[in-house]
Amino acid sequence: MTTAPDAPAADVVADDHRLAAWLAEAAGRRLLEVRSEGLEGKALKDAGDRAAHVLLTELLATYRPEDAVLSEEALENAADKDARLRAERVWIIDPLDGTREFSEPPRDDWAVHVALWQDGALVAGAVAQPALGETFSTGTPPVVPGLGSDAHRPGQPPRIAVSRTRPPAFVQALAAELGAELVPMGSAGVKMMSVVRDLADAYVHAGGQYEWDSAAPVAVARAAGLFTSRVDGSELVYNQADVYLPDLVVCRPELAERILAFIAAHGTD
Ligand SMILES: Nc1ncnc2c1ncn2[C@@H]1O[C@H](COP(=O)(O)O)[C@@H](OP(=O)(O)O)[C@H]1O
Ligand SMILES: [Mg+2]
Repeated sequence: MTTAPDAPAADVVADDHRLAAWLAEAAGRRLLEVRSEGLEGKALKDAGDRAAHVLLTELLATYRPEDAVLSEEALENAADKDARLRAERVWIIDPLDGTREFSEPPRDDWAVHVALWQDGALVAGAVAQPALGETFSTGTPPVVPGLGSDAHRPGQPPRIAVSRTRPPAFVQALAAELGAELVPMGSAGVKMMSVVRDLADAYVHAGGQYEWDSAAPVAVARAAGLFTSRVDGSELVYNQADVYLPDLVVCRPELAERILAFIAAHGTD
C-alpha cells in the first residue's frame, strides 16, 4: 500500500526552492514506505529506485509540466536528450542516491536529490535524508558551524568524507598530506551534506559519477557558502550532452587551496 502525497500548498508550488524540498520529502516518505515492506537486497534496491523515480516524474509532470527532467532512473532517448538540451529549465534528479545503503536498514546514509538547472546554472536544490528526518535546501540555506573562522576545531585533524565501499586511492594520499582522517559513508549527497553538517570538512571524489549524483547537493553546498569545483579547479557545469561528471571537490573554503594544490601536483590516479 502506498500513500499519495497531499497536494502542496499554493505558496510551495509558486517557489522553486520550496517545491524542490517538498518533492524530495515526498519521495523520501515513499522510500520509507518501500523500506517497510519486508523486501531485501536487490529487490529492495530496485523497488526503491523505481518507486521514487515514478513518484518524482509524476509530481514534476503535474507541478512543472513545461520543464524537462534528467533522472538517473530514466533511460534517456535521443528525443529526450534533444528536448533537455534545448530546454530553459531542467530538473536534475537522483530519486535514490546511496541505493546500497538504502537496502541495509537501519542505515541513514541515503538521500533523494532534486535540483533545478535554468539557463546554464543550478538555481535551486534540495537533498532529503529521509531516515534522518532532515532535508537540506537552497530555500533556507543551512548554516555551517564556524564557517570562515580560523578557530574552527583548533588542533583537530580535518575530516574527509569518502565512499564506504570504493574510497579513491588518491584521497588516502591527500589525507596523509593534510594530516586528515577519512570518514567513510554512503551516498554522494550524504557526503556533501556531511560537510554542511560539520561532520566532515571536505568531500573529494574522482573516478566516476553522473550529474544527478552531485547537482542538488552542490546547489545546497554553494547556498551554504561551501567551496565547490571539479578536481582541476574548474567549475562544475550541468545539463551537458554527456552527463558523466566524474570528479568534484566540496569543502570548507579554507581547505580548497591546499586540496587543489595537492591534486594539481599528484593527480587522482
Ligand atoms: N566510480 C563511480 N562510477 C559511477 N558512479 C559512481 C562512482 N562512484 C560513486 N558513484 C555514484 O555516486 C553515488 C555514491 O556512491 P558512494 O557511496 O560509493 O560514494 C552512487 O549513486 P547511486 O547510489 O545513486 O547509484 C554511485 O553510483
Ligand atoms: Mg546517485
